[in-house]
This record gives sequence, C-alpha cells and structure tokens, in this order.
Amino acid sequence: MPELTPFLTKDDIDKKVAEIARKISSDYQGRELVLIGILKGAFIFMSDLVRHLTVPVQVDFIRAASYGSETSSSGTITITKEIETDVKNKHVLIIEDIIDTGLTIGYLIDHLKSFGPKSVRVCALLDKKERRSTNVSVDYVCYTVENGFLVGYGLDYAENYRNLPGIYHLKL
Ligand SMILES: O=P(O)(O)OC[C@H]1O[C@H](OP(=O)(O)OP(=O)(O)O)[C@H](O)[C@@H]1O
Ligand code: HPA
Ligand SMILES: [Mg+2]
Repeated sequence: MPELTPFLTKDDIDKKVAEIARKISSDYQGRELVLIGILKGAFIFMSDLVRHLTVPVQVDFIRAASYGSETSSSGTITITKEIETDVKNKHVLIIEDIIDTGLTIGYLIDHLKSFGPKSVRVCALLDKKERRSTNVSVDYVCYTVENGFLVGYGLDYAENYRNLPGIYHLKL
C-alpha cells in the first residue's frame, strides 16, 4: 500500500492562497483578466483562489495531461479540452497545481500566446524545481518544494487522492 506523509495542512494552504490572491488582485486592478485553470490538477486551487480575488475575472479551463498513472512525465502533452473564451487582447493568468519538469506549462504558455492575449503569466500552488527540464518563469508561487511526489488538494497519483484537503508526500 502507498504511504502518505503529511506535508501541508489545509489551514497552511488557505493562508497562502489568500495571500497570493491579494497580490494578484493588486497587480491586475483595472485590467481585463482571464484565469485559465489546467485540468484536472488545478481544479481545487483555482476554486479557492477565485473566491479570494477582489478584481473582476473571467474563468476558463484547458485540459492537458502527461503523467497518466506514472510518477514521471511521459514527455508528451495532450490537450483534450480547449479554452472556450476569446482571450485576444486580454490578460491571461494560467493557474497550475504544480510545475515539475515544466513541460506542461511551457507547452501551454506557447499554445495560449497563439490566441493573441495582451499578456500571459503563470500562478502555481507548488513549484518543484528538482526535475525542471525547461526554462519557465513562474510569476506567482505559493510554495517552492524540494522533491518527492505530492498528492492531495487536486494532485493525483493514478487519479487517486485528489480529494484530500491537505497535501501529502507519497511513498510507493
Ligand atoms: O511540469 P510537468 O512535469 O509537466 O508536471 C506538471 C503537470 O503534471 C500534472 O498534470 P497531469 O499530467 O498529471 O494531469 P492532471 O492535472 O489531470 O493530473 C500537473 O497537474 C501539472 O499539470
Ligand atoms: O508531485 C506531483 N504530484 C502529482 N502530480 C504531479 N505532476 C507532476 N508532479 C507531480
Ligand atoms: Mg496527474
């Protein structure tokens, strides 16, 4: 049976999410902002974050997957759900649960830029630099994390554990 070790509690995360939302609200005052959540992992982070924002936003999702039932990236990003919002001349903020190798976010930044937005920035709950293989800049980060595979608060291993309120290290 996989072993779960507590890493971040729901209370820790709630405080950080509120703090990052204050920063985003201040930076985007008076601008037309579209948040794009990357499914599935970002669904919980995105839903908590939007409720702390004090600026008007539109919300959309894109689905990209590359991990499947492994703990390492397949290296192939597949978009299985496209955005539905016209982001031309709008400010786009991509919402990610975790940036690991950086392959997913690198691919999606280029993809979203092709729609002609005014700007594209990235907000990630977790920034794990251990396995980074591409040079991506992350504009808003809640936690920089060291290593190990994390689950809970939206993050999965083989589609399990997304519903855990906190975040845990997974030992297989
Ligand atoms: O930086 P990377 O190495 O590309 O890893 C990060 C991506 O991997 C996970 O998605 P996954 O492919 O597991 O899909 P999911 O969100 O549906 O779990 C995670 O949610 C990120 O989108
Ligand atoms: O640590 C992780 N946990 C869950 N999904 C992931 N996708 C990339 N890294 C991770
Ligand atoms: Mg996953």
